[in-house]
Amino acid sequence: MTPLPSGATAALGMLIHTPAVPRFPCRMAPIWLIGFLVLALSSIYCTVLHPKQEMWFQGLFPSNMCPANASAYTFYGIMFDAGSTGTRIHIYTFVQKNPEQLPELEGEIFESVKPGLSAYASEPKKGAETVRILLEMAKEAVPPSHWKKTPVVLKATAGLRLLSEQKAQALLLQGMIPRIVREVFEKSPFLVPDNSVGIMDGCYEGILAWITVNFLTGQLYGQNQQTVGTLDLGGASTQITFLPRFEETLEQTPVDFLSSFEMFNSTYKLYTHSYLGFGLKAARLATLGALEIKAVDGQMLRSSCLPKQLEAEWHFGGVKYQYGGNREGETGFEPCYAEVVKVVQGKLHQPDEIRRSSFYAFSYYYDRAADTNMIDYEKGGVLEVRDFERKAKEVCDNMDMYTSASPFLCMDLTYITALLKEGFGFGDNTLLQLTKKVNNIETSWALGATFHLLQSLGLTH
Ligand SMILES: O=c1[nH]cnc2c1ncn2[C@@H]1O[C@H](COP(=O)(O)OP(=O)(O)O)[C@@H](O)[C@H]1O
Ligand SMILES: [Ca+2]
Repeated sequence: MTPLPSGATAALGMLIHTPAVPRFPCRMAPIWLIGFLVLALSSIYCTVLHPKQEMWFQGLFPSNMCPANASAYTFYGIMFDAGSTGTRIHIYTFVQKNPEQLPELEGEIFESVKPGLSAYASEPKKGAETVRILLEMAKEAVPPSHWKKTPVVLKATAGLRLLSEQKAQALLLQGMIPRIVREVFEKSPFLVPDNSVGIMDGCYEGILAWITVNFLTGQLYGQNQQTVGTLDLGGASTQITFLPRFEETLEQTPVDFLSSFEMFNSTYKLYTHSYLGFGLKAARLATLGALEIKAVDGQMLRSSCLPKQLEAEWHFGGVKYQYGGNREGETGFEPCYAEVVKVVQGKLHQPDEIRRSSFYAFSYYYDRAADTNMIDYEKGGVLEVRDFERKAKEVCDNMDMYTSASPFLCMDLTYITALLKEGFGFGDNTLLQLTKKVNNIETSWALGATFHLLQSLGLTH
């Protein structure tokens, strides 16, 4: 193909990804025609429309290409989420239209790889290589002129906190993975702040995800703020966060479950807690009894939540587990629920108020609801807590029909049911808004963490 004129390349690159853009039906239009169209549209956009109106071609033009818009300033932030099951990169674009206003979030590029860094306990270099490959994407997404002022940070969550003691010593205390990942960052052209690689304290995970969801749903600014609570279910830990509405909630809550912070000129006192070991995969290990025995090698771990004839191996956090069904005993929802409920019963704080609120739920809540067609995979949906129980019964009592997806499906749905009902104390009819993205931005703590990062570097007001 003929190379495109340089000015048009970026615009056309974006044009390919913009669904509303009409495509030429058969043959490519001549280059001069494309060039002319780009110039015409950009001049209409810059002189007449921007920033008053949204048009289908608005996304084609970086805000700072218009001379009339010279004061608008585009900047970027790169956040790595090193979770227990995978590593993810979030590349955010912000536009500051004038110094008095808050910057606007223009978009996000997101990519993920599996497994997470904790699976590379014995080969940290390979782990760091996954980070390097993801960082290459950022070089494509951020213009070279912005590389030096674009910060890059990696925060590890529960996965690295849960590693067996010996491996955690090697990795964390001697700082193997953090050191090598930091080297990858230093070799990149991006801005590497102090403490650019670290482990995130569990309580921030909940607060930052709450900030993300409430920012994206428009609840952190303007009048009539009605914030929503958030539920995140990771592989190793789970978080619950909400803004208490009743004085009694504040009085009845242990102080270490309450956190105050200031954002966009308001102070919020949040109820938040991260339960380490209560993520979906950690709960599988707890249900199987794997956490109580010293050496799991060679031990067959059995459960009534698994298909009767199943015998298999599972690698998690650098450890190999052998697991299987109850060959001789019972299987199905009832015995499974009895097993799973022991993992949560009496172990979590139950704030009364949440029975009367609705929550946004994401990560594994979303994945398992989508896997079983309770919600649309792309759009998400609204469920009641009892819908998880209904689906768990259906799957566990007909295990042979569902095992092609995952042998753990019955156990996972039963755990989600038990966690919501017996763990947090939600009512059967509590509403859950299952959400993966809001306005095309991932619901994850990463955006909240990026706001915090940019603010601490003085890149925003
Ligand atoms: O930014 C995201 N977008 C989509 N899914 C995510 C994102 N962050 C986490 N998840 C989901 O969270 C679940 C795993 O959680 P994770 O690996 O973060 O465990 P952890 O929080 O216990 O360390 C998976 O279902 C994964 O798809
Ligand atoms: Ca997570």
